[in-house]
Amino acid sequence: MAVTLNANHLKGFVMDHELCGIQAQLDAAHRTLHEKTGLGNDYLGWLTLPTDYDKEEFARIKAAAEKIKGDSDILIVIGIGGSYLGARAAIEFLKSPLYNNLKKDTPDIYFAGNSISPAYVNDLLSICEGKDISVNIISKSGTTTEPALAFRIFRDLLEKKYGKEGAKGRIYATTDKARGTLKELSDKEGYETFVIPDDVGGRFSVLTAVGLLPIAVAGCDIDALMAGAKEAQDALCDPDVEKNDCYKYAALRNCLYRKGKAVELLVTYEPCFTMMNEWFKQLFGESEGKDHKGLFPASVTFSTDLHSMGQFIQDGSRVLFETVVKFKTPKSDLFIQPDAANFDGLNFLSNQNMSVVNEKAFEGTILAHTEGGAPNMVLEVGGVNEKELGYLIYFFEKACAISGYLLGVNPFNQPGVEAYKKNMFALLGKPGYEDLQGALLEKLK
Ligand SMILES: O=P(O)(O)OC[C@H]1O[C@H](O)[C@H](O)[C@@H](O)[C@@H]1O
Repeated sequence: MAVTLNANHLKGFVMDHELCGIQAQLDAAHRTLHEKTGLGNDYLGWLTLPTDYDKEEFARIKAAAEKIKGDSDILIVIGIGGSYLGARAAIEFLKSPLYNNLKKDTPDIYFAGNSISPAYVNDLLSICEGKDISVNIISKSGTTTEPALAFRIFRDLLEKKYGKEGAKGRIYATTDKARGTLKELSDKEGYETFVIPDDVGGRFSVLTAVGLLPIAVAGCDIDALMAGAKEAQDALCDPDVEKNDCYKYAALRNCLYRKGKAVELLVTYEPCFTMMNEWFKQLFGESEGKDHKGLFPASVTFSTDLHSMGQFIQDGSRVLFETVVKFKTPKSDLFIQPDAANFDGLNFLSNQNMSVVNEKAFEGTILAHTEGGAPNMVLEVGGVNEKELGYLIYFFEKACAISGYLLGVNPFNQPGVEAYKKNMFALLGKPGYEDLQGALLEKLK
């Protein structure tokens, strides 16, 4: 099994009979999901994506990735939320958070359209000077403000640099198959397009063209990624909590939530996983956080954050539990040499691999935190590679859907996200929002 749940450190926090107690609800959540009878059942395409994905498009994704590798120094990936986090997370995890600075024969990849910061865009524009560029604009709705605005800027850059015809061969649009401004524009301009299936929501879309094209451009093996996800699809179907670690994870986090642990901290000891933490936060946060319910998903990277958030986790409000994602085999290792003078007194660390030190930090921390009243569980992952990542992505997606149904919410919508957008549009004077604008300006006085 690619992801194994170790619940040994939950002793004293969750009793064995609690898992038996929640089994009936788990059975119901499982049926609701697989029989497609629950809230949001229009958005279950991700459930069978690892076997059902469009093979013809998959081949086009690979071909486009090869073209981009051949003709571009830089790929700008424009998107936000589910149209951004998965690709970045996978690339940082599989390659490195320092990917752009590595010696490599694949293009640098920069992400844009995930904020409204002019300084960020200016920096990126200056990085692009004198370089050959391609752009992958990703937006399911095709109308999200942040990516649309960034696309306007980078499309203009490409058209000025290569002419309209040249730009056409360097712009790839990943969007809805039929609807939205982006689809219309792409058809009009003749951009190559990739589809985000109707029944796959943004935060569940990393294994569609949304994630696959940028991930392939970075030189990652997308066949292995899909194969790992398929393994999870096949393996995680038994509703028995004792036979399905994905469901056990969903059940345990729900048990903890019901006893007042309202914050889940996803913990990693690998900086390359930090963006996966961000992906996880959108997945669970947008899926569960509604109807005034839900666990608040947070994250930390250790040991970095042990020096900033460690105090709170050890000793602050007892509202949180930790889920540690732990890799059995590190991506690479480093032997610590002894030093004859031993001025720094660090010879006790020497003559061993650095991963051993990281491992002891993990063991010491889990003992300290559980002792301090923060429950911990560990998701053990084999290693850092495409197959394990595919499995882990599917594991989290399914755990998230089951968690949502256990909580009694629709895990596949995000109505709350519209509130800020409405206000922002009104304040910016978007046509149609005139009435609201007056009311808001009054409140801002
Ligand atoms: O892909 P898009 O339609 O541009 O959406 C991008 C993101 O923005 C929205 O506001 C939603 O909250 C997210 O669920 C979505 O992933």
